[in-house]
Amino acid sequence: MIKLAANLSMLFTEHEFLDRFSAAAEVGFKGVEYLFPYAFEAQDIRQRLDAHGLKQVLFNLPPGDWDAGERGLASLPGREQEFRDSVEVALRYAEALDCPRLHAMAGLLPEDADDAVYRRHHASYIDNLRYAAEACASAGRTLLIEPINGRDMPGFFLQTQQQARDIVREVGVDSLKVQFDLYHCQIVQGDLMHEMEAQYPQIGHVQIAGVPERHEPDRGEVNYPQLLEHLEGLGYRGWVGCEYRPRAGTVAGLGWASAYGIGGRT
Ligand SMILES: O=C(O)C(=O)[C@H](O)CO
Ligand SMILES: [Mg+2]
Repeated sequence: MIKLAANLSMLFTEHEFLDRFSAAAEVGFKGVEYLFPYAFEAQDIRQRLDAHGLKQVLFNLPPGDWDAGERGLASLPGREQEFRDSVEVALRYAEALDCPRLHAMAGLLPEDADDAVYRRHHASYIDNLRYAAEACASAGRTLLIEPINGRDMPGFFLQTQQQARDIVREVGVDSLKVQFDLYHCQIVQGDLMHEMEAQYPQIGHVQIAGVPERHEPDRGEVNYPQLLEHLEGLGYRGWVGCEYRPRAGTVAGLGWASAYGIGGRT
């Protein structure tokens, strides 16, 4: 059966961050993901994971100055040392949290970027990802890149699934995979079933949300039951992150997830 993970940056925000772990476990989640652990001591998070029998399935590398609008460092020319430092920090947390996957956000292109600027970002991205994927491989972890739609994140460097596949191939390190977020894919290009098949060998993690509002995946233009069945049929046994903003309360909105063993209090 498809294994759902709770994204604690979006679900259970009725609670303080460290209290979201117990809330997720209480309704049956066995895995959690979120954007960043860095505002907390790793051992405090580890204590919550262990206390509630949860696995940490994913978090992101430090993204640069998030509050100032930065959305990752991986493609930013001139920020290579900062990127390498961010890999080291993330790997330390990953070890403490026993987390097998790390997502390196690509970062933004400047508004007036021409081809030459794009090529510089591309070159930095490839070098940085090679460095980070090798570091992750040595630590027994997988590095992920995720295409994100330009409506939610204007200027994001990595937007299409094909671009992600090409980059994974160009980097050429087995520990680099794609974080396939069906919400972003639908907004950027649609054709989800086909993209899932084309992407399948490179998929390292999956995320879902209703389109277009990024609420529960039970309404809107995407047929998730069918897509998740197809994913399972392809052989996917990894996690599917529930990365959506509940319409009216996290637990109240979990009816759709009962088909996957999540819902009523356990
Ligand atoms: O926004 C998303 O879809 C993500 O998965 C990221 O990790 C975040 O920025
Ligand atoms: Mg996502």
